[in-house]
Amino acid sequence: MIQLSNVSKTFYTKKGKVDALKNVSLQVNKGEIFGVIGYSGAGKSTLIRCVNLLERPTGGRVTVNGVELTALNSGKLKEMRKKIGMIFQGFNLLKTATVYDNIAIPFRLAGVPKSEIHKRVEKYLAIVGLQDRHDSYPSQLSGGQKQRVAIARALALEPEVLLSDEATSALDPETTETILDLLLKINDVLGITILLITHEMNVVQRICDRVAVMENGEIVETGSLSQIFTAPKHETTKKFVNSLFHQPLPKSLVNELKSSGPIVTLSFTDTSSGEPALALVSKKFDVYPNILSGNVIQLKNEPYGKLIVHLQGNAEETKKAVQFLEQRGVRVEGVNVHDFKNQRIS
Ligand SMILES: Nc1ncnc2c1ncn2[C@@H]1O[C@H](COP(=O)(O)OP(=O)(O)OP(=O)(O)O)[C@@H](O)[C@H]1O
Repeated sequence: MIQLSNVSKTFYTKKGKVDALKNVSLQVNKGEIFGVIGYSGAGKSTLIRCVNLLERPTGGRVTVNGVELTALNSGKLKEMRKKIGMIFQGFNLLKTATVYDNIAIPFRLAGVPKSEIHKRVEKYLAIVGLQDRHDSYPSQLSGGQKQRVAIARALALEPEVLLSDEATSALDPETTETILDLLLKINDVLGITILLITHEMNVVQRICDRVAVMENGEIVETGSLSQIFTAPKHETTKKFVNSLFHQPLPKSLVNELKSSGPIVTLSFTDTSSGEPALALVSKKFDVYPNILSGNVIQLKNEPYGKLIVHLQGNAEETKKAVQFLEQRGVRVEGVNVHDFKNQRIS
């Protein structure tokens, strides 16, 4: 549905040139919710603005629904943009217009008949749950309600793709949840493909099917939500995943415990494989697993858990316990088999 092929974008500033995107290639499939996550300055905004050519790439091709946007003249591009809705962190509503007019004005400018405009405004205000706020002005709405109006305005164009530029970053956690639920509904009920950028891993965790991680103008890792959580490869991806979990253990505790067995991180997507497997470990081997910290979160379609566990026992037994856990689909990290040999276990 969206394809970026070797897209680059260079800005020339007084201080010199900035390569905001460096040969970025990305494929978003029809019907999916695709998230691009990265820290500030990674190039996310530039990337999403290149999709509808709000920002024209310096090099490469952008194709949406089979049409190469980078090859279109401005008239045709204007037509294609109607199929690409966009929502923003700051909502971008007209302050002096009512909710109704914020949605209706683009249609009036395009000469759409009044009755058709009315039908669309009604339909999409109902979808976002604001059918009773026609006459309100943006200043009379909460942040979440403003974003709902912005979403209704984007949907009223009946786009095939919705671009979301940090749409929940200005909202409190509870309101964020309701907007994420709305995006899920839009994707599910209307079948709209969503490409979103965010710096918040909880957004990715809740609604994305696939994820790309950006750093320094490049995509450093791409994968399904499950791959990104269970087997992150790049350091930045690991940091984002860990941001949803525990704080590091106190050094003094680590030093105290490591003499009597390794401290490992266990991760699993099937909750039946986490704690029950640990119970079996203590039965089958001469190892006493002690959970130091743990958390289970809900990914879009499955639970995902992470536990930090001290495996108290001798080297031979803890090695067997680790193998047993891995055989049961539990990912075990932070343990180096060679370390076992040198460990003096009490
Ligand atoms: N119009 C511009 N002129 C010059 N440099 C720009 C422009 N827009 C972005 N940049 C630079 O490009 C790089 C990527 O910026 P971009 O806004 O795309 O990152 P981001 O990941 O969206 O970060 P943030 O979340 O802070 O917005 C940064 O170094 C930024 O300073």
